[in-house]
Amino acid sequence: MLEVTGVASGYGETQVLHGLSLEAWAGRVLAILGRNGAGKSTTLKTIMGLLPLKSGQIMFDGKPIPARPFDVAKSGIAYVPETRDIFPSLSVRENLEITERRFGGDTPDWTLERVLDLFPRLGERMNNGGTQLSGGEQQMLAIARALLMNPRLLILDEPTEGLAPIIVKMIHDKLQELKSDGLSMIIVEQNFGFATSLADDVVVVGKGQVVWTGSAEEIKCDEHAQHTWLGV
Ligand SMILES: Nc1ncnc2c1ncn2[C@@H]1O[C@H](COP(=O)(O)OP(=O)(O)OP(=O)(O)O)[C@@H](O)[C@H]1O
Repeated sequence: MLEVTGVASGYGETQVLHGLSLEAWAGRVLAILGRNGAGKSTTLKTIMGLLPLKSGQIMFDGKPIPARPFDVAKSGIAYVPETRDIFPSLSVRENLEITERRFGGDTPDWTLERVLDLFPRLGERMNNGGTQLSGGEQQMLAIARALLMNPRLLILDEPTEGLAPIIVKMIHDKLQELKSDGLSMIIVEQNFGFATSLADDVVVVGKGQVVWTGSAEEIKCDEHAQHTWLGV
């Protein structure tokens, strides 16, 4: 469904990705792993059109991906950044309603009611401002907002970062539920156990290139790859 081929990208003069290639398949979860600074977030930002593609190509469902972030989102890819980027001055309700209005369409898969069914905790916090939420609640809101974009592919950058173990488990179960519903996902994650228990497929990024590709089961058994590329 998403084919990234020979991508070079970076920040201004600084090139970070050096011919990176990977593939994400419909109905499956791909985990992108790698050490700090390997280029995982840069890969996601390039897919989303937040960084310019210097060379290579990115195809989504057989077509070149649009260049602008809003058009990428409209094409069916929702992105939950590491920073979560919820609007701090708006309430939970406003954060959700803005996205629902922008992306809802006539017969959306995801409605306000459905995201609140998935995250009942948000229903209790509807009138709270974005900054009054705990880290876990902010992550739930960021995921709920992404779902209201009715994506065919959901991309998450470090969804467990900074969260308490009990919240990590809850987020895991919710993502597992989405996976069981058939939603395709790409997850960048430092938490090896979290990533490999959700993912079907794994790529490991090292110095701006893919250095290992295989299944989640394979990397769980491959101590050499874990040690060499992840420092596990
Ligand atoms: N805004 C920026 N300007 C310049 N260089 C950057 C910027 N953001 C990241 N980099 C550099 O790009 C490289 C890759 O960063 P990236 O955030 O993609 O790594 P990562 O694999 O996601 O790791 P992490 O888990 O630390 O986020 C690093 O060397 C980093 O210093």
